Amino acid sequence: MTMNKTAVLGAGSWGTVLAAVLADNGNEVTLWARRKDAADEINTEHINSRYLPGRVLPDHLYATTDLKEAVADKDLILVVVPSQSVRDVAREAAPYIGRNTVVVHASKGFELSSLKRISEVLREELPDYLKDRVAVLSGPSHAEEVIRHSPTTVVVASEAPAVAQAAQALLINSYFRVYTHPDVIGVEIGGSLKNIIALGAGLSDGLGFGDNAKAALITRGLAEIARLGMAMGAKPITFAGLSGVGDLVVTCTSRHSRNWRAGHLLSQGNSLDEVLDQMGMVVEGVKTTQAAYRLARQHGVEMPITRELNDVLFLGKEPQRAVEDLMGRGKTDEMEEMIQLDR
Ligand SMILES: NC(=O)C1=CN([C@@H]2O[C@H](COP(=O)(O)OP(=O)(O)OC[C@H]3O[C@@H](n4cnc5c(N)ncnc54)[C@H](OP(=O)(O)O)[C@@H]3O)[C@@H](O)[C@H]2O)C=CC1
Ligand SMILES: O=C(CO)COP(=O)(O)O
Repeated sequence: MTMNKTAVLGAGSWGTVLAAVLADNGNEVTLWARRKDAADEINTEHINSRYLPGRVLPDHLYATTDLKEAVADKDLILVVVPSQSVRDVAREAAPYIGRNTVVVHASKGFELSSLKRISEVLREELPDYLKDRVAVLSGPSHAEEVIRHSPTTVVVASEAPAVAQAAQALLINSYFRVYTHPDVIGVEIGGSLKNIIALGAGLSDGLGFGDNAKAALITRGLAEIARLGMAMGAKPITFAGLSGVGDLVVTCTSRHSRNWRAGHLLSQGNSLDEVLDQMGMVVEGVKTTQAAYRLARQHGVEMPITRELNDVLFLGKEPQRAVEDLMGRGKTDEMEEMIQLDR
């Protein structure tokens, strides 16, 4: 059997775990870390103490800080840096990526300065011959659980079925089930916007609201995610799948979620800066709230939860007031406000 050559860009929680999945599957894996101490620790001790404390990584997982070495001559490259860093990393890597490589990103967010989806950012930065070889991996998948081989399901979406299938073949195994998916826009939007609702769920839990409130946030959150998604060209059915409701549920209910934890810390009276300092890992939902708030205005879409969260995060609105305003909205019909399935 020929060994496939793969690379993962970004040695945080998710990049390291996806690299471990690829290594478990018998692929040759190069993990690009921007810090030398992180790469050295992975190569010599087979651990990533900052992002995955207590976990031992496969010993044939090789880390480097040399981006050219990481991406040259690979069958598959996974881009797993925070959304705001994808453009810079892709731009630097682009000249060294071969024609036959499949490039999959697993970042959940939008580029705030341009309001672009991450696959759009990649397409702008990669050479023309790679533009049809881009895909997105998303779904309910906390790194902390995948590293201990807890059963996990995700999707890989690409407009080109063969590209999604190529990535699926290298990533799928007995604990990591990968489905292909045709709707890149829907998968990217579901994976990004659920982080806003997870921040809200953390706030709600921290304020002592109960399970009714959380179910309301998840359900009405899904309605506004789907509304913006459809306005941006997503297929409505995608939001009923793993990258939609699946990821929304896990992020709003899991103790592993950084977005949920950040919302919870906010509810205890910490400022946004204090919360982000304490987290020490990326909390994508913060910039995604700003991006979605702007996108909603651009597309003329009602997103009440996103609007209130934007006011809490950036305008100093009291969370309790935001809840009162959500509950006190004018009378509406649930179905009228839901997605229009015939669109
Ligand atoms: N964690 C999870 O369970 C999941 C995460 N995701 C998504 O994956 C993406 C990455 O998240 P995750 O791995 O969790 O994040 P972490 O915060 O755990 O790690 C971020 C990683 O990105 C690196 N990084 C930060 N800024 C830059 C930059 N400008 N250039 C290069 N590298 C940079 C960090 O390096 P350094 O250590 O040097 O700062 C670190 O290795 C996010 O979009 C997230 O939403 C998706 C599914 C699951
Ligand atoms: O996307 C994730 C799980 O699918 C990770 O969510 P957090 O970034 O909130 O930890």
